[in-house]
Amino acid sequence: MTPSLDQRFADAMGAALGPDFPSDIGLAVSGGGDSMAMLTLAHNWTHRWGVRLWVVTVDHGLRPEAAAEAALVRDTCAELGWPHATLRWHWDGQGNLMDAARRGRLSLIGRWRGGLPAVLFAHTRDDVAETFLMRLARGSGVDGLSAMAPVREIRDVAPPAPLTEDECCGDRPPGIATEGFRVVRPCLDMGREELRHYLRVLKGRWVDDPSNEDPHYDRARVRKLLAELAPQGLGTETLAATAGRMSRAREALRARAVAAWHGCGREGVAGDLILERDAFAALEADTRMRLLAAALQYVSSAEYRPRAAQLEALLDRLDAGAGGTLHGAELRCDRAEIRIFREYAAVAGLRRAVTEGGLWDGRWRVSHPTPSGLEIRALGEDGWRQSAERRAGGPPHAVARALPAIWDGDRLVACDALGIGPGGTTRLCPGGIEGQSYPAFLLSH
Ligand SMILES: Nc1ncnc2c1ncn2[C@@H]1O[C@H](COP(=O)(O)OP(=O)(O)OP(=O)(O)O)[C@@H](O)[C@H]1O
Repeated sequence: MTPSLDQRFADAMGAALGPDFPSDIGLAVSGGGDSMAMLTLAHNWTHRWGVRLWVVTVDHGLRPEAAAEAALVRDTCAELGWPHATLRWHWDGQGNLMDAARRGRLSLIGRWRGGLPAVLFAHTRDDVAETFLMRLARGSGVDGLSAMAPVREIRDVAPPAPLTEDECCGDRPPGIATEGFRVVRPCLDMGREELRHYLRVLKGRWVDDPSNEDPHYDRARVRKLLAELAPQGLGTETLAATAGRMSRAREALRARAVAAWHGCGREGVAGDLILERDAFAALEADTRMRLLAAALQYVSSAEYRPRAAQLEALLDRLDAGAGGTLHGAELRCDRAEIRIFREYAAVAGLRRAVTEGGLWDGRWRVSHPTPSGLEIRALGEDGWRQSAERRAGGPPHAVARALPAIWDGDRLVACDALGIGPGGTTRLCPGGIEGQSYPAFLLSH
């Protein structure tokens, strides 16, 4: 017999958060059927665990009904006895609207969360199947076709800016944001229809968002297509199960790439990476692509992978012994090795006031209290010249130029990698994670 939804929810929470539940958990609830069902499931589950829920709704200001939907969530929370906040998002008109709304939502929730370690989202099996079909249409491979993970770590690259009065109306969780938080998706193995049925039985309320049916949006068209494909055997469960198999294949390929890295690469002294050319050339195609894509993301802190066609062209150049630049990274070959490091042009204009704990270029954290009025920016040609007499080893010129240095106006004060200054002014935090090694990065990218 299939376990009840309540039991499946409890199991998913246990798998995501381990045996020690945090005392307070966030819930992203839009007012739609999936997240209203998640709210009810979470409410019933708290009786067992004594966890306090903090509910949040984002009003994207895109549809007139959105305010009423947020009010429905607020009123339901008031009945259930949970605090609730409505956050307001304003589109700056840049990029794809749906994409911008998703990112904006996550960023607002990240700023609202206070000290909450986890926020639940109600992505379902149907979302997994729809994403799978959309990626298939783009010609994605194993990685793109993989199901979304039940837990995703979100790292703060800078301390989150507090929400303004205009952005937040309602209750805010206590505590101070630390390193980041977890997006948890406890409904991934539940169907949309199943969740609505659960709500109907419990006489719960929800609102159907009309844009889910609006053919202007990719996702709405894919939903319709899925309904047409189901009778041919291409139903939600089948596609979601294949996406799950793809995730397992991706994990295996990542593990293989890490093993290959140990046989052909090493980390440089300044966040750069070095590959032995012959050993790298002998690897199989998927592993080479994976190592290279992750290496470019690792040195440039880029959120996304470079495109496959660009990577293939770069691999051809590397095989011919030529270097190049891609994705904010530079690659140089000598007879034996390929060195991958941050492209100077990408950071040349990056200047920040020095604040302890602040992140520069997404991967260097200022770790030394310094007098005020100093600036952190790339070493550049000027810093390389100024350090000529004082350099105590360190990486070559091409790598050093893009490293963080502390400046007092035009005077170079410190650059750790070159042994200039008091030492320990900046430490490497790839992807915002303290001490993350390249193999660890590779396993998650
Ligand atoms: N405006 C919003 N405010 C708060 N959370 C949201 C909002 N929109 C989406 N979410 C969260 O992200 C999840 C996935 O978003 P998506 O737009 O794919 O939802 P959906 O499948 O339409 O779900 P729902 O029926 O809950 O709206 C939602 O289930 C919810 O947890």
